[in-house]
Amino acid sequence: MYTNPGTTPADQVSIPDIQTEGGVCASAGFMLAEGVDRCPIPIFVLNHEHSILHWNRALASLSGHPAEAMIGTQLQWQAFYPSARPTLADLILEGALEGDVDRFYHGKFRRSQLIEGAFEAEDFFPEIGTEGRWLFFTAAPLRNAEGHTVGAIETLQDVTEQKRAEQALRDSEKRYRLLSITDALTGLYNSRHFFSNLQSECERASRYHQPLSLLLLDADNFKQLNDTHGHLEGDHVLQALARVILLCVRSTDSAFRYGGEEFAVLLPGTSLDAATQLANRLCEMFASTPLQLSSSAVIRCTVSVGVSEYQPGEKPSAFMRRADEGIYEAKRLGRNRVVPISHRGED
Ligand SMILES: Nc1nc2c(ncn2[C@@H]2O[C@H](COP(=O)(O)OP(=O)(O)OP(=O)(O)O)[C@@H](O)[C@H]2O)c(=O)[nH]1
Repeated sequence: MYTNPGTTPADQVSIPDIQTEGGVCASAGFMLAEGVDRCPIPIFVLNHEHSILHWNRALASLSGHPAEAMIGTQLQWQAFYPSARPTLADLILEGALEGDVDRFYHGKFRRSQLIEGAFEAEDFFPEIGTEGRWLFFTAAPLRNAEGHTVGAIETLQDVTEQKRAEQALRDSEKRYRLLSITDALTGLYNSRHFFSNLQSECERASRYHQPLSLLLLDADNFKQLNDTHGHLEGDHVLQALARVILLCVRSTDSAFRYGGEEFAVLLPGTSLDAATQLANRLCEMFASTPLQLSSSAVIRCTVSVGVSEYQPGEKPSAFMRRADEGIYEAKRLGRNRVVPISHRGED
């Protein structure tokens, strides 16, 4: 007969011996204990006094705590936590309800779909190994013939590699998404992102009755610059303009390159007047920024800016058209200037 050491006779589970083919009597209990010990899944078993009955080889290897040091003690927490606290198996043994488990494993656990009274959880254990490990662990009650809980079993699986792979996938999806909305030359957002943001910011401004302004910027005499200094130098000037835009806007604003030498800035929570002031600062800063060419020559470039403020309920295209009119007017008036266009009520 196999009896769990450390349990009272009433709690003990008796397992009949087995007659093997060779006529040798093998204890089913012995085989069960051997099965737990050699199981490649880390396992420990507690008796009703929370003392460790089994601490298998896989768990010894995972935790670095040998079975000899653990069996018969109540030090199961030492393998997982820096200070004494219940493990999931301890909570199960105490007949913990969901609220009790939640206190220790908030947002990280759920009831088992397979075994009544069992829970499963996933958590990061910084104490294990040199860098910590992610473990998926389950704990289930062990009951005697009368249905009383006489112990608990906990299994643990190291899911660190899977977690790392999931994180790497999330990171690469994030990088890919960022790339898909970024303009390669300037690092600002691209035109696709501009048009989707324009739509969503207009909806938000309408819903929350918040001001929203738009700057459209067009580099001046850019064809001439390209023709004189070459396309590559033109590209450097566009990069310099992007840097100046980023220096002038706030973290809540978004800057885009939506065409060749055309840029846009969406300014949530900003009135036409405030947006015009910002545009003037930007315009002056760019005009006064010396731009060094690869030939060492230094040039200065300018930009024309149109500004508009969104009218709740109007189409984004109408909002954009006014800023565009501002650019044309700025060009007509001699370039290197900002022209705000107020809503005239015709849209
Ligand atoms: N270097 C460079 N040039 C570009 C890029 N995209 C567009 N351009 C050039 O920008 C120039 C724009 O020329 P136009 O539309 O005639 O305007 P402009 O010469 O700037 O004149 P105004 O807008 O009236 O001041 C064209 O020569 C385009 O080839 C780009 O990514 N890099």
